[in-house]
Amino acid sequence: MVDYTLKEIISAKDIQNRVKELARDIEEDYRNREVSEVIFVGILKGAFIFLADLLRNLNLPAKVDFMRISTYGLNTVSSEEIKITKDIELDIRDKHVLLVEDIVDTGYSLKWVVDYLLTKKPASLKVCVFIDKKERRRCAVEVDYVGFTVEQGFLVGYGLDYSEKYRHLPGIYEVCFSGVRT
Ligand SMILES: O=P(O)(O)OC[C@H]1O[C@H](OP(=O)(O)OP(=O)(O)O)[C@H](O)[C@@H]1O
Ligand code: HPA
Ligand SMILES: [Mg+2]
Repeated sequence: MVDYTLKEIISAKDIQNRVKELARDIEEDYRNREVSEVIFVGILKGAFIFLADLLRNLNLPAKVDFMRISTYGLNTVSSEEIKITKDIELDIRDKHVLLVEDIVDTGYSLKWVVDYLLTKKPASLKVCVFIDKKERRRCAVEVDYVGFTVEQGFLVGYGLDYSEKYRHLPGIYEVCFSGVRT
């Protein structure tokens, strides 16, 4: 049995305010570059809520696609071995792509997806992550837009799960383990 409690670290209101700011930054950057259309690629499942909120705050011609890779599964530890379980369906060659992730932790997933999408030769590829978590970073990844920076802790809510639970929570919570983990 795993004993734990959830402690709120980012409120739903703070998230909504930050998402609006991020959307404004993204809009301004692409407008300044005179980009007429952006393809948003969300990484399932975690990014589904962030991507939906981001898009609804943006006034920019956008298309949406999703990709799913297998890494964490039901665990809190990354497997390092990554496979595509659902590929994107749009052709991104010569298109401007914004990759949207819920969290960068070790960095393995993001690095792998960036390298993969670059093989499809987009006109540009930028990265937007909701949470940049520093503690377990193992590989360097360049991120263009960051919602919040967090030092440590296993986080849930706003798309993030622990064993598929808590994705629906509107805030971000740290999982505080108290008992013996078996
Ligand atoms: O930086 P990393 O250490 O690679 O971790 C980040 C990745 O791990 C989580 O995905 P997960 O495999 O849990 O899939 P999910 O989004 O379906 O929960 C998260 O959504 C990121 O994609
Ligand atoms: O802190 C986290 N929470 C949920 N999923 C994750 N995947 C990597 N890090 C995390
Ligand atoms: Mg997960």
